[in-house]
Amino acid sequence: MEDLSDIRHEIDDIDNAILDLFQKRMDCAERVAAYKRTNNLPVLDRSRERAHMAALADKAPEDLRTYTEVLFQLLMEASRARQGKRLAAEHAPKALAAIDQACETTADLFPREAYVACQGVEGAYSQFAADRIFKHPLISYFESFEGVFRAVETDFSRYGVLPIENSTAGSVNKVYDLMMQHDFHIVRTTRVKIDHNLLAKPGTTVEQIHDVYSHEQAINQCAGFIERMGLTPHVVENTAMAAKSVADSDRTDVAALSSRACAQLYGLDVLMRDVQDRDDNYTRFACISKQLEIYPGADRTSLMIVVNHRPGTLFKALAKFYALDINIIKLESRPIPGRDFEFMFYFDVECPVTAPEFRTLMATIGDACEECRYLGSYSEVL
Ligand SMILES: C=C(O[C@@H]1C=C(C(=O)O)C=C[C@H]1O)C(=O)O
Repeated sequence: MEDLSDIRHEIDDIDNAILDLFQKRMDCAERVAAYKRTNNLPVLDRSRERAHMAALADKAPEDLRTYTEVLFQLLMEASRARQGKRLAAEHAPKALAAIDQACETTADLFPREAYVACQGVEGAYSQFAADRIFKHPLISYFESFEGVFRAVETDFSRYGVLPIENSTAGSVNKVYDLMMQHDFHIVRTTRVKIDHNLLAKPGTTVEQIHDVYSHEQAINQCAGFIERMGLTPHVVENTAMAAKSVADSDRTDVAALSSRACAQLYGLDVLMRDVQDRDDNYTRFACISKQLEIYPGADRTSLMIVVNHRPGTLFKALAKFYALDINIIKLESRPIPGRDFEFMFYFDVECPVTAPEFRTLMATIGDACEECRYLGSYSEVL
């Protein structure tokens, strides 16, 4: 039997040789970058990469072919990232120019007062979020999320506030799907702690309740409670509308899952408090605008990416973030309507908009995907 430490010594020697060669390869990449700068060429040369990769895969033993491709994919990614750093400024794409301009023209302070579109009615959680983002939001309510997107697109409201994800129930799919169909930018996000309560008309007892109304997400966040109590859930547009409809109803066997603020607002009693299945229940909201506005301190960026339907394409996009040491905070995928199981990937990444790696990312992300849409850079307020 071979000795383990002997084999590991051998691995150490091989890795040292690889490291030496890796440095040499990266030096070559620098020289290629200098050539490209002089000759005004882009970093990515797809046909060279394809031909080179095919030649390498051909030389590799059959059982190592996939590993070989993964290894060289990463090496090329690193070499492009290093070149991108040098060439980012020269080959600044449209998105970077727009980002620079937005950074220059956006006010230093986020507005305290503004016209804001929210979905729902008075008392909706979107209202709490709007109150947190702006000191004095002048809120218009819309029945649907689509109404909020349209209000912003048509300049009816300068901003819109939309729920995007919940820590218990996950992403708000409808909002992500609408993002594909509308033009907008993200200028801020916030997190609101959500406590759901069982609200009913004054004088009603818990025992009388059979049917419970709320938003789909709230129903999901209280699924255990609903089952334990033997209640029948009914989905309505949002939690505040649920409270309003219970208040307007003649029935005495209905209740709403909603906020305590809504109990006050609609004259309902709180029959049970904090009935959500988890106590650490938060919802993240995004504040959207029509114009790109980037306020000082923006350290998060949202991107929508479409990659080809081939093995390794998402990996290539992910490798780009990895090579630049950029942390991905969220990755969501949604099917693209009308395209056979093709997906749109939403990325939230953590990187100050002023960091050089952000510029490199924006200058080169287009090389790793079929389509890339920049949604904005912003900070999250707590
Ligand atoms: C190094 C180059 O730049 C890029 C990186 C490559 C690599 O690391 O092998 C190949 C092609 C280019 O996309 C080059 O053009 O040769």
